[in-house]
Amino acid sequence: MALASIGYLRIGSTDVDAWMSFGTDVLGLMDAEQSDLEGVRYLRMDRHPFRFAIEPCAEDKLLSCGLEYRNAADWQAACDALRKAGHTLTAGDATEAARLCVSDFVTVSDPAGNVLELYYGRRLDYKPLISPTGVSAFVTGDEYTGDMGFGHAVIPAPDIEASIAFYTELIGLGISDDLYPPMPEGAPESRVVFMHADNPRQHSLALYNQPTPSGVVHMMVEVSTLDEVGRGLDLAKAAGHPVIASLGRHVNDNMCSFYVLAPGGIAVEYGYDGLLVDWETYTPTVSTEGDLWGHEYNFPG
Ligand SMILES: Cc1ccc(O)c(O)c1CC[C@@H]1C(=O)CC[C@]2(C)C(=O)CC[C@@H]12
Ligand SMILES: [Fe+2]
Repeated sequence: MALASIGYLRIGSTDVDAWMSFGTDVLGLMDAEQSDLEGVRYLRMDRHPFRFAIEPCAEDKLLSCGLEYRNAADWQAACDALRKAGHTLTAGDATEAARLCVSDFVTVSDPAGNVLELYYGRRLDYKPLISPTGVSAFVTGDEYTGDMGFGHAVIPAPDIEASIAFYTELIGLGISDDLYPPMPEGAPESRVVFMHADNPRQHSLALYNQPTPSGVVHMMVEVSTLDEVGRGLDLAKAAGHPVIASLGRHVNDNMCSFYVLAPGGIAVEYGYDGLLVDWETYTPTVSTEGDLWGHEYNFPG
């Protein structure tokens, strides 16, 4: 059973209004203009009812990743494999499924404690996507590629071998690239394992071997043109959001991007030109460099 895509992220925020302003006025995402009693707000990129749910929370952290299966049979096969391997699955209740706009879902934790929501049957929304910053389209797939999910996320995996086994053997991802980045003298050896779902996006989920309290190293949003990336960079700077990596281009997925901190401190990569891969003929790579050029890191503090 292959995983189709990463459908959505649920993000806990200590200041939902600030996150929403960043999401709309810097990233150019569309406010779905739906809120429920708990004050959760939703951001759209395409026909999915939301790609990011911004939820009031005492901490700024990733709450869960929504993993999409193509149909009930694929979803059931993944659930069965997880149960057989001894993982505890919690059935999603109908009210929550309705809120997430899915037919059914289960919740499971990965070996690092990251929370996953496995679902199928998303209820789509056909209201036109109007980006407040004039992004022509977010790259989430089309009639040729199929749905490629919201973008990508890098999540912590201190026991990276256990996490690799979990995602490749039970969830249904494949390895795209295994990166051992050059590190400054004395820094702990880092490793990033990039994984793909059953769609052409070079990576949808990546594992980072260091603990990360916010539950997410960064999340990536892809736009259609270089000008949209450049305009996003101007907007981020003008609004005073810390730009933590300059413009650059990655080796493995060819993404040309910069990184900015969202309110609360979650890093967002904003890029274009991501590689589309034919997995039939692809050989997973092992990299020792992350960037072709640029991406000068400038971590605050
Ligand atoms: C190297 C790379 C390739 C493709 C990507 O989409 C991408 O985000 C990256 C960078 C991943 C990674 C990071 O997010 C946090 C800081 C990291 C661990 C480094 O110090 C090198 C690689 C970086
Ligand atoms: Fe990235």
